[in-house]
Amino acid sequence: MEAIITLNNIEKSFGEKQVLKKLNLSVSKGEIFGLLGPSGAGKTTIIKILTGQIKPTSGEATILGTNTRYINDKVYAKIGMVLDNSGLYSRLSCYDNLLMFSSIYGIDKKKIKEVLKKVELSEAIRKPVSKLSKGMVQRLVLARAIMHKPELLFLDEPTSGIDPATCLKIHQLLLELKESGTTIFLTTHNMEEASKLCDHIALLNEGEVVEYGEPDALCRKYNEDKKITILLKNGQLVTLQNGAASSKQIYEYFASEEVESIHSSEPNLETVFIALTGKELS
Ligand SMILES: Nc1ncnc2c1ncn2[C@@H]1O[C@H](COP(=O)(O)OP(=O)(O)OP(=O)(O)O)[C@@H](O)[C@H]1O
Repeated sequence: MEAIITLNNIEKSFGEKQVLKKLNLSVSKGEIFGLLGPSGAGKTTIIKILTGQIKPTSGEATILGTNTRYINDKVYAKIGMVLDNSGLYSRLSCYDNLLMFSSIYGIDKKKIKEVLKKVELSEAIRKPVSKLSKGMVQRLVLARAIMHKPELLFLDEPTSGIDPATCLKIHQLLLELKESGTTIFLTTHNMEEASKLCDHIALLNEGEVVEYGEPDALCRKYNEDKKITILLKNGQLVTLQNGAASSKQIYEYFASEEVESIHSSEPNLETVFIALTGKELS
């Protein structure tokens, strides 16, 4: 698969503080890639390097075949960004914000209504940004990032602090964008979001990639400690190892009709991260 993003031995220090340590990563064309890590791990720093906002201390990174130290307007025209600083004009309407953006980037203004419909903001088209909810602002930022049909989209915590219904809409949109061929690089604290959306993820801890792979495969890899939880009719919760050693006891609970419900507990990305670092993701 063609690599759209590469990071080769990337290091970044701010003064004495080393934030990224010899990072190597690659993102293939057309995939959704997720960078997961706790606060301060270095996720935003990586996005800033990849989008040319800051330079690495050492190592080389490329996006769309261009070294990120030398990104120019031609490359910017092919990427979209949903970053922390929304950069919207709060007194201007949704339409006028996108109109300004379209005139700067030479985008046909017919696209504005189209993209506002896509993010379900048609009814708010004339509303000033200051009157929008947080979820609506996030959808407007996303609309601005995708209206020029970027080949590569960067999203830094796209659903952080957003209500579940808006999260779902954003997830659907991202999957549609992937279907249409956009490569997506996102950072998140949210492992459910990563499991649902991402083809590959990297777990970042203190500036180092501690694991990389498909979310399901990573969960299976760390699934040595399979457990079965049984809720008995008397309200007692019993946790047993999932294996032959527990079969006699499970049989006895069933034979004496004591079982209310039975579940197997599979590890998720949070438990994978804890197994690797001893820390929680969020
Ligand atoms: N301009 C800067 N000057 C000094 N230190 C910085 C600068 N930018 C980031 N850092 C430090 O680098 C580390 C990584 O920050 P970064 O924002 O990349 O983390 P993050 O994983 O994105 O965290 P969060 O999830 O909280 O956004 C933090 O310790 C932060 O304080």
